[in-house]
Amino acid sequence: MIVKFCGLKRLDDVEMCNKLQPDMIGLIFAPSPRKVEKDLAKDIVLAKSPSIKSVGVFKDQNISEVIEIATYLQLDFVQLHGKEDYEYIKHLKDLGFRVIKAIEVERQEDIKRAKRYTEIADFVLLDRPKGSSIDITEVAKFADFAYIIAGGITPENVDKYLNLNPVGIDISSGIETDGFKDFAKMKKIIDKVNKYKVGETKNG
Ligand SMILES: O=C(O)c1ccccc1NCC(=O)[C@H](O)[C@H](O)COP(=O)(O)O
Repeated sequence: MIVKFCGLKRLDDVEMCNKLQPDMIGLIFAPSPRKVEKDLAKDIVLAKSPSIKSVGVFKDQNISEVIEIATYLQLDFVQLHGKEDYEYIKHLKDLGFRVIKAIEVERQEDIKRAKRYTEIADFVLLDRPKGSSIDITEVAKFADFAYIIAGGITPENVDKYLNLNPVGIDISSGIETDGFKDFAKMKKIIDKVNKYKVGETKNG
């Protein structure tokens, strides 16, 4: 089970992650209150434990900007949240970048569209549209392929997402208090995932 904590914007955030050891951390380069400048992002990447993978999050940006930032920061993955098509992703893959393609899903038909990206992306991430309050687990349950799930995950409801048996979970606002990453909330997620993993092993 991959755990990704997204939207880090302070060196304090990465120190908390080094203690908790999520599998991935996400840095946002798309327009967002969580957007980080390249130089701060560099400091965060340099400060992270080597075991944690770095992910740059982009949305409909010029591909040359994605390549420039990913190369400068030596990012482990780029995560694409916009209308980036097959050719865009193929170009990044041909250059050696690993890609997480995020697809906003609201209804069962969107799952079909998301599945097509499993052919080219390293991971498909099912997310709910920003501002939506749908229960994405009710849509993701129709997916018959490996996916990371995001959208509304909190320490209180994470079990519902884990029960879908995704390859990973991605959390941003649910591990924040007043707009900043919160160690106690992040720890609750890690503890619940560890418990889930123990249950998985016991049940074969
Ligand atoms: O977080 C943003 O502001 C953002 C802006 C533009 C593109 C992607 C963005 N976020 C990606 C993520 O943080 C997560 O992949 C996902 O949407 C989870 O969000 P949340 O429901 O807050 O856990």
